[in-house]
Amino acid sequence: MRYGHSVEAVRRAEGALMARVPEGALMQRAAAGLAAAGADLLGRVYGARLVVLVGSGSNGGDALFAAARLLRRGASGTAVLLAPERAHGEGLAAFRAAGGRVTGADGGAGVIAHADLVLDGITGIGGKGGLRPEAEPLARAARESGAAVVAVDLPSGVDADTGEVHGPAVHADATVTFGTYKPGLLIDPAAERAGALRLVDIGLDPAELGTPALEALQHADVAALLPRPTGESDKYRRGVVGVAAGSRRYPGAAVLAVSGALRGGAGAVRYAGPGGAAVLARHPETLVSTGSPHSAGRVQAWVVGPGLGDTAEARTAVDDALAADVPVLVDADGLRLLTPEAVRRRTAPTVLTPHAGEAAALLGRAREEVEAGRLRAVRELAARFGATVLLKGSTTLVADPDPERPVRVNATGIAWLATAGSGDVLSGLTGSLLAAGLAARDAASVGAYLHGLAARLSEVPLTALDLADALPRAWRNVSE
Ligand SMILES: NC(=O)C1=CN([C@@H]2O[C@H](COP(=O)(O)OP(=O)(O)OC[C@H]3O[C@@H](n4cnc5c(N)ncnc54)[C@H](OP(=O)(O)O)[C@@H]3O)[C@@H](O)[C@H]2O)[C@@H](O)CC1
Ligand SMILES: Nc1ncnc2c1ncn2[C@@H]1O[C@H](COP(=O)(O)OP(=O)(O)O)[C@@H](O)[C@H]1O
Ligand SMILES: [K+]
Repeated sequence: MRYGHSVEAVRRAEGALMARVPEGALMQRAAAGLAAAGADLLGRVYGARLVVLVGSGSNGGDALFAAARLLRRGASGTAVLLAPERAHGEGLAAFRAAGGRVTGADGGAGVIAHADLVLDGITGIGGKGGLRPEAEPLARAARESGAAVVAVDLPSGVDADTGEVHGPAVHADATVTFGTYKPGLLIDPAAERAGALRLVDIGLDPAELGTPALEALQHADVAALLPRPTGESDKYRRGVVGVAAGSRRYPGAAVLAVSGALRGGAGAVRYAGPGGAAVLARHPETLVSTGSPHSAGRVQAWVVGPGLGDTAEARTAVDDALAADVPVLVDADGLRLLTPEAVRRRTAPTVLTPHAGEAAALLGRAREEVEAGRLRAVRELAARFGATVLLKGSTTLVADPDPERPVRVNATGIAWLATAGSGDVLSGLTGSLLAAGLAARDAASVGAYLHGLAARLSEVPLTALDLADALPRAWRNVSE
């Protein structure tokens, strides 16, 4: 598992650790890790040209000490001081002693244009708001220079706790972060500014860090959660998933949701609705009925919503599924048709899977607001509906109705997933995992993980059906 901790937790753990180690030791650990990452990126340190963007806090200190280490290995470097009177004193002294030159913000863009490596030490976890006006042209010059840009702890200008970006921010190729990941490194739009992530252990005690704000499943976590048939299994014990999706107008959604469901680990898939002929043509193994979920027979979980349209029939399908005392996943049209009270009064788990537009409609806000504040939106939806919410996007978030539990983030997806019907495959897949017995939050986060990984293992440009066909490869990849 990869964990993200809040700034408050990091400060607490750092404070406790600082009391036990000699002064300056943590910054030296951070600087050593940062210098090593810089050297790896450069390939050859000797002769490389460095620029260090230095703000007024310890983030600039880390950058200066790291640069001093690289200068001692034969690099040359210039520090651009954004607040010359407040730059980290010892760091600056070490940098000068190693032969570093110093300039003010005005001289920055000129040196950046010839740099091989830019270290962004403007702000770390102490930063507030976007970059200030004097820093913005430097961030732009770094981005345009062709130099490798390495953010120190965080890309300056992003919100460490939320992943929000309020104004201009550094756009890094890589971020070297200290002690633990910060939520902003894992959630878009900030995550997209961070580039490749590297964590440097500075000795923080996990017990002092406490419960993370965020967690991201890794291969081993997913492998441990995947349902696997045993000698005792039969198709019913493995779980039956019901799919109420598609309509006469959109039969394809029924096929896609069933494709995902068949690849999700349940023992059988029941389809209920008007798309049965299309489903059977593609998936003869499906148990098809034409009525609503109520009359479809027993299932261990329902998926309702993709391509339902907004007819009376569609509304009945949603009401029926929500009335069933089994886990229910609601997606797409189902999200528009649901009655909030019907979700809130359920006792079995509910999973809502909106994209940003659907989340905005459920919250009564603008889509842009949800996209800019994804963590806040997913938490608020989970609390309002008493449901597990999977918010789709370039990084997918899964929040539990219990606010004490860390939000899960998934980053396996790739932009090729933005193709019609890929969400339908995700609903079927996640519903199948629910039917197989996974807890709602596990089903949603494992579903998102496999879905993204399947896209990575597909030929591109991919179609939604390619994605369903690649799910066994994702499954195998995780299990190996
Ligand atoms: N603690 C530790 O043990 C360790 C900490 N470590 C490192 O320290 C970092 C935290 O250091 P920090 O607390 O000094 O804050 P930091 O992120 O450098 O920035 C705050 C300064 O920036 C300013 N400022 C604020 N917003 C701004 C903006 N938008 N644009 C421009 N300036 C802005 C604000 O000053 P202001 O002008 O607002 O008075 C303030 O002075 C952490 O991320 C890690 O890298 C490591 O060495 C490991 C050990
Ligand atoms: N830029 C992106 N990077 C990674 N994944 C993405 C991106 N855009 C969309 N996705 C993923 O693609 C899927 C699209 O689902 P959805 O919006 O419901 O589409 P549809 O309704 O066409 O099926 C979601 O799983 C989402 O997380
Ligand atoms: K930084």
